[in-house]
Amino acid sequence: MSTALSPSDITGLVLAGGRGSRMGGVDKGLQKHRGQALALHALMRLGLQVGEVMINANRNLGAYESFGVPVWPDALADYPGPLAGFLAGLEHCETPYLVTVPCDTPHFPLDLVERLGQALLAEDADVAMAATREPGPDGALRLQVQPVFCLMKASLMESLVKATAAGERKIDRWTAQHRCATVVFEDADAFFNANTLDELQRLA
Ligand SMILES: Nc1nc2c(ncn2[C@@H]2O[C@H](COP(=O)(O)OP(=O)(O)OP(=O)(O)O)[C@@H](O)[C@H]2O)c(=O)[nH]1
Ligand SMILES: [Mg+2]
Repeated sequence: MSTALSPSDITGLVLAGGRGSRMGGVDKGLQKHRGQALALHALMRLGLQVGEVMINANRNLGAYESFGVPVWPDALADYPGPLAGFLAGLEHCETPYLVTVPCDTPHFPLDLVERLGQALLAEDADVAMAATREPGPDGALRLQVQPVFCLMKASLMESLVKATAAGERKIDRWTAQHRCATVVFEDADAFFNANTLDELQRLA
């Protein structure tokens, strides 16, 4: 049995459809890091790991289109959250698998998709999500799921259409309806994301 997914069977989606409210309402994916838009960093890093890439954005679509890949806005109105981005991705995904990354985490692991794919196959799962170990209030490390780093079977679209139509907005409550694998990445710093302008400056 195969132990790895073929990158050509996977479409990568950069989630850049949020409000960016903690950053003052700016379009977070277009904020610069090392002279380049955050979403472009994510797009290039993801492009190394999959066959196709696309972007989910809701504002400044022309700016995202200039990156040279398809750009899909949410079909659901009023910024209902990242699940709306998953849905936009699944609706336009022409490969058997979709993997998502957020636009604000430019140093995510280069083996992200490979490891998620291995776990999905090994555990015969429908979804695989990343997780890190983070210190809790008592200082002890605990598992923190990173649900926006999510590999899923494209066949889950119908399930997501139903869940979002029923008002579901939480990624983990939707994924919990399916067979779900979790992959722990020891380098938690690779998942450092910029929610505020201060954090954007702290991205090394
Ligand atoms: N398509 C879509 N993506 C979203 C939506 N809300 C958040 N996201 C994406 O989900 C990821 C994680 O969200 P956050 O870090 O909370 O980003 P955000 O919602 O823009 O920022 P805040 O408004 O400060 O919470 C980011 O990649 C966002 O672009 C939404 O309503 N639609
Ligand atoms: Mg948010």
